Amino acid sequence: MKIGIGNDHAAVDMKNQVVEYLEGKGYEVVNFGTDTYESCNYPEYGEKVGRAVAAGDVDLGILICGTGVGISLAANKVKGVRAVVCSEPYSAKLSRQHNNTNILAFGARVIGIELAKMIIDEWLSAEFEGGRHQTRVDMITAIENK
Ligand SMILES: O=C[C@H](O)[C@H](O)[C@H](O)COP(=O)(O)O
Repeated sequence: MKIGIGNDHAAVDMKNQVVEYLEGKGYEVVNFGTDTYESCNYPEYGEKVGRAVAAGDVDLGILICGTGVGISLAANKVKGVRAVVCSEPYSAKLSRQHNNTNILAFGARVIGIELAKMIIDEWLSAEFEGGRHQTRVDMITAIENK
């Protein structure tokens, strides 16, 4: 599985730790984020990963900024993206099972790396359950297409 990762200046260190963690688990990781601490603008990286996910260039995306909020908002503007910002594993898991999220976001200034790993594990191992949830996801897609 190929995972696109994006981040701003607030999340360089956490991005590097997450990349190492994912590669250690055998995932292919494509880095769309900044690698310097120089102040930059998170919408650029949210859009890059969002477009890569929507185009199928990567299977899933992970986005990290200070809070995970801004970068997920930007990604969610790309048609086909369902990005969730999570600070705990339960919502991450359910966001896959019920909402079929294709991008996970969290904040480097909010959670530590061990909690981030737990959130990532739950998110990546959960599967979309379809059924009534498909109906609701289809309704979200219909809003995009209005
Ligand atoms: O949602 C936005 C992110 O948390 C950004 O990482 C944050 O706003 C950057 O803040 P600053 O420019 O003060 O480092």
